[in-house]
Amino acid sequence: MLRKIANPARLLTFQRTMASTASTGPLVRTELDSQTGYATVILNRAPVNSLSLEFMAEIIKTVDELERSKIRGMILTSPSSKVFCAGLDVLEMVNPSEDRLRSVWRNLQDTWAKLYGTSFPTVALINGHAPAGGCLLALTCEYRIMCSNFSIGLNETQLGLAVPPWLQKTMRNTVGSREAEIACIKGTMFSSEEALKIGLVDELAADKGEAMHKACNYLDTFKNMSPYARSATKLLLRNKKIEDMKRAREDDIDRVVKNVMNSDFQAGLAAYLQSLKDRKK
Ligand SMILES: CCCCCCCC/C=C\CC(=O)SCCNC(=O)CCNC(=O)[C@H](O)C(C)(C)COP(=O)(O)OP(=O)(O)OC[C@H]1O[C@@H](n2cnc3c(N)ncnc32)[C@H](O)[C@@H]1OP(=O)(O)O
Repeated sequence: MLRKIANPARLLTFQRTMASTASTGPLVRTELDSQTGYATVILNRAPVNSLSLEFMAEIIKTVDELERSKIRGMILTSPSSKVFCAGLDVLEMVNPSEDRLRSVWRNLQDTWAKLYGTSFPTVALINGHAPAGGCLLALTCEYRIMCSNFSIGLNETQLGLAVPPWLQKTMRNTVGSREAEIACIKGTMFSSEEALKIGLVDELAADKGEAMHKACNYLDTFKNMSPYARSATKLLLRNKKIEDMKRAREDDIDRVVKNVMNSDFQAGLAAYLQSLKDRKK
């Protein structure tokens, strides 16, 4: 359910009340500037915005609502000062039930498809690290602005996961075939500056304020353009890729189940989780 709260500073804040909401508030917050029609979508799953099944379902619902609200643009960001999105919640992969794992993967596919195929323009304001699924979210957007001193990339192979074909394609479209091939196979994480150099992001910003300013500038470039022509062209460019993913989605899910249920993968994942904990010591 969507709740509208009028704000004196002409900002309408939409907040969703959710059954699965953690104590930190709704998993996804949306702030709509009623003057520009730009919505800022704030991913809000502390501490690192890792993508659980329920979180992805909320992202999908949010985008559906924004489509119905006929917004003029979306800025996707995080409230954290360090992490944009840490990717898939790795706990979803620890000895999962097959049913849940299939649902997780289906939601990840749908999150990608929903964000990739929006009719409105989208900007990722990457104000923190964006590994794996975090990079995926950024890649779905049309334009990426990244704050300095963070890292981004598809590091799946480092975790023992294969990068699915539709995600490889999105990476290839963004940085070119050669760069994408090497980056996906190696699981390279790029610094903000390296990401700019290879075209994984479009602009850098010193801080979130500057990034927000640049994001609005990008969206402003469409101010005087027919929304129909803009979105029709985008969808003509992107729809085939979404249809390709949907056609092959069951094979994709079967491959993931085989990958994740494998005992070698589970042993590697346990070691990876331990390494995340050890880094703190
Ligand atoms: C089900 C189908 C699978 C098929 C996969 C195909 C491929 C498709 C796409 C996506 C796959 C993925 O996204 S896999 C996930 C990859 N993510 C990572 O490798 C990120 C790991 N995390 C980090 O590198 C760091 O945490 C960080 C750089 C993101 C942030 O560092 P920071 O120092 O700020 O924070 P901490 O490391 O202390 O983390 C805080 C807290 O969060 C836990 N954490 C971190 N990342 C995740 C995560 N992805 N999922 C769940 N939990 C995560 C971390 O362990 C800490 O927990 P504790 O405080 O309890 O120790």
